[in-house]
Amino acid sequence: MRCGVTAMQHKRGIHARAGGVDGVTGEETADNEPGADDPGTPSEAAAAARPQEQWMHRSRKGGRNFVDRMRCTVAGGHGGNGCVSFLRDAFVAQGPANGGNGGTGGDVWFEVDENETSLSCVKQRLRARPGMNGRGKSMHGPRGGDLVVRVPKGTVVRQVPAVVDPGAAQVTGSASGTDSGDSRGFLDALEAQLDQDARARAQDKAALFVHYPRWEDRNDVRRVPLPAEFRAALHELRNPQPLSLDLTTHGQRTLVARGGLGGFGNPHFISATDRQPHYALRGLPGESRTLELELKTIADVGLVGMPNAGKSTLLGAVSNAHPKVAPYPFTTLNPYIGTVDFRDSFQMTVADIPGLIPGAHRNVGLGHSFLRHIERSRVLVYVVDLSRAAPWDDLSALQRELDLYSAGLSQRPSLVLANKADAGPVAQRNFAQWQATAGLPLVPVSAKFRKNILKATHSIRQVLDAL
Ligand SMILES: Nc1nc2c(ncn2[C@@H]2O[C@H](COP(=O)(O)OP(=O)(O)OP(=O)(O)O)[C@@H](O)[C@H]2O)c(=O)[nH]1
Ligand SMILES: [Mg+2]
Repeated sequence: MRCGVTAMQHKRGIHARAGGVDGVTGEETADNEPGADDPGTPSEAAAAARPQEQWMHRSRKGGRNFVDRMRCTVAGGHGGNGCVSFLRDAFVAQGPANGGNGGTGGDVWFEVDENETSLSCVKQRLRARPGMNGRGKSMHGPRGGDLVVRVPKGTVVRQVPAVVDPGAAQVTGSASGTDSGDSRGFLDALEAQLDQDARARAQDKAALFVHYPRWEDRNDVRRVPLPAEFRAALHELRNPQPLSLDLTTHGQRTLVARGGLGGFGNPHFISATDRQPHYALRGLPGESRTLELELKTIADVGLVGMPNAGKSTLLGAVSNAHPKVAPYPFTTLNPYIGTVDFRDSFQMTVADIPGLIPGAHRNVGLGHSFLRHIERSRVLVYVVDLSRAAPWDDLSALQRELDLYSAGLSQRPSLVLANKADAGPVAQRNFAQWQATAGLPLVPVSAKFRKNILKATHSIRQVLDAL
């Protein structure tokens, strides 16, 4: 299945796993693997060792496969119709009714799969299989198959209106007549409306039945009472509950559109006055919804920084993920997750989030699509370029953007990784000056040359442990 293949591609590329932070020895990690100082262009030996990751890395280039916001319609399968049938046998001229019930339509479910990292595998129209019609000899139609849609962990689902109901607008229009004092007109209109509603209801009801050939006119189904189960299903269908979900746990399965109830066969309508009912109930349509899906990446740690600060280089240094690294801003366009394994089996997921610039909260530089991935991180790690003139200003600007996007976001447990500490005297001077006044824990690192990486990961873990 195409979707399944996509899932594996993402698994290999975006969710790369570290060889073990504790498994390597401190600052010597630069020699840990060939081509380690530039994770964006690993040597051939390293590429041969990870052919799948490399392949995946190419497929994600430019972020074409990544979707973190979409709309889709979901619809349960239509219920199968009940059957109108009578026993026909030798010496039995007019046998009893024996039409089977229709099968219930399949349901649509969302199932969280942590191996999915993008909404690209969710189709825009999702419909479960319909139930089969009932048949003669009391054969009930089988149930329609369910549709299980895999969605990434962190998907937020909201129901949005599908179409404007013109009928509702009409009623509002006649009600406004009361305000103008024209009460007679309003009552007439209301009566006509109720009349129309009653006629419509009768028509609706007639539409619910299926008739024996040439019995359409002889059957007066308006007087036929609907079975209680059917009435309840019809009521639910007419008054749907709005859906709002936050799918955060792997394996979590949630019903998003129920299949329609199957219709009842004609034996269901045998009564004292009608021993041979020549009608049966049709199946009901499945629930239908328009949903807005938004992926908010869930990771223990989110790397927050200006473009070019070295976030991707850092992710490559602490895990075996290989996000693209280049000396120009906005190299990373999608969140990229790596897993850091510690020697005591502790694991933490780290998300490399695309760079933020001043005004990101107003969606400058696609800020919104990046900021939404920060919201779910338990710990924020600010990656700041120490070689800039005033790195502390960068930190303040980042915190301001977070707070303007979502009040109090910068109050999350955080620490600062002062990157590019290798960048000569400017970096050293900046660090000395900043250390004296820093309000957050400040750890100098050189992601490119893998210096002080172990200290950085342990500092992050300390913050996580404290939660
Ligand atoms: N000297 C030095 N250069 C670094 C260091 N870390 C990263 N760089 C360089 O900085 C440039 C940007 O690095 P990236 O990792 O792509 O930066 P980023 O923050 O992911 O950038 P965006 O994806 O655009 O937001 C690259 O040329 C890196 O080689 C470091 O510790 N020291
Ligand atoms: Mg990057």
